Amino acid sequence: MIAKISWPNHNITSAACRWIGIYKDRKKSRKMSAFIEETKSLLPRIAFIACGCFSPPTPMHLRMFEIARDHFEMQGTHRVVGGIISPTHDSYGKKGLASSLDRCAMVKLATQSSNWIRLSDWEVHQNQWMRTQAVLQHHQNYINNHINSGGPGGDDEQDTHLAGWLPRGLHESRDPVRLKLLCGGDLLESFAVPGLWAEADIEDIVANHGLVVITRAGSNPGKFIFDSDILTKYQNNITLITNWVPNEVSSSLIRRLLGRGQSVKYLLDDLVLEYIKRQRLFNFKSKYITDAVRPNHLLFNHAYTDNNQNASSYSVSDQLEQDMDESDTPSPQLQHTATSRVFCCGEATLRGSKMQRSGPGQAVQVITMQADEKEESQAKKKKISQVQL
Ligand SMILES: Nc1ncnc2c1ncn2[C@@H]1O[C@H](COP(=O)(O)OP(=O)(O)OP(=O)(O)O)[C@@H](O)[C@H]1O
Ligand SMILES: NC(=O)c1ccc[n+]([C@@H]2O[C@H](COP(=O)(O)O)[C@@H](O)[C@H]2O)c1
Repeated sequence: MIAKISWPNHNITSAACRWIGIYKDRKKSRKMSAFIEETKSLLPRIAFIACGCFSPPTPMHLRMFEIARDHFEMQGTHRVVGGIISPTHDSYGKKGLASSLDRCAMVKLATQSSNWIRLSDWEVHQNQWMRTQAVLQHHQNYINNHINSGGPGGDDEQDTHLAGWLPRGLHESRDPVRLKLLCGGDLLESFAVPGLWAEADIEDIVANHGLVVITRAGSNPGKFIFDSDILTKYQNNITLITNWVPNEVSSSLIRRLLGRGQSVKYLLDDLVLEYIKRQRLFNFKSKYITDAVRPNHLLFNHAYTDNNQNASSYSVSDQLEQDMDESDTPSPQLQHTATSRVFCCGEATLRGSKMQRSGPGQAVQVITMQADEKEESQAKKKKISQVQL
């Protein structure tokens, strides 16, 4: 009797072949993605810095970074290694500017969900407002020094002395990183406001750093560049990016809505909104907060605005760092405590406080009596004049 040899069933054979095919394909695609990664790592490295008030930071401020990174990645021309948000100094004095401490805290909260956009508080720590060119130069120099100071393989994450805004992994190579100014079309157009920008600064920014401009309703950056000789001369260094998903949310819009007591939910990061509420920023109540009645934890900022008169009596950076940490996780310390000196009409009167009411419809300014007489007299000196509602 002839034994019947039974071959593996046809389906099994073809399945095996398919698996081998898939295995080969995977190997190929792994090789391919390794190749793409390698090619990417050869691209020139860039980082973005956005200068502004961020009072408060909006989702569009962060979208600018994402839009810009997408653009360069899709063009395949550069590798984006980091994003920096640099709030302007308190003495910039723009209407609606919250204290730098609050603006930095809000930026920190807003960037919590990003793994590449970071806050730089260097600008707010200076003795005075800094021109944007100087801000760019400082950050560029810091990056250059950092790259030149260590060989590839240096462990940035372990280095606690590094500025918090510094993009990580810069030591992967010795290739330079060019820091570009990231802005909206309106900021570009402010170059034409007489006396606002020095021509030499504009030239330095476009010639030596580079500008990345995101379109914004109400501005026409393409035409603006065409109309300017300097910008046209250096237009190779200007990247104009159309934002196809525009969102006209702005800090001033947020402030206006809050001032009217209207909702800004879904227009702002929830953490930022929570902070605004907690610190009573921008709403009608906060209108009556002056330096004199500022909570203790904001005192470092007081020293700034007083031209650093008191700055030497305590460490500004220590204080900021401490407050920044507080902002990361809501802390009862940020709530008004018994020592808080801020409250306003409609609120329960705190113990030991004095109310000054002069008539219906008028704002009430309340100053909590201080144990310390000296502090009280300072507070009184700066007391808010009555405001007609
Ligand atoms: N909706 C937006 N689209 C494009 N760019 C924006 C938008 N909002 C802000 N920017 C850009 O963000 C940067 C920081 O701006 P800034 O903090 O002054 O914000 P802002 O919302 O324009 O403030 P404000 O409303 O107080 O004038 C600027 O370069 C500005 O052009
Ligand atoms: N000459 C300058 O360098 C110059 C002039 C005006 C504004 N800025 C900067 O532009 C940013 C945005 O300012 P605005 O919110 O006023 O548009 C801020 O960071 C501010 O410091 C720089």
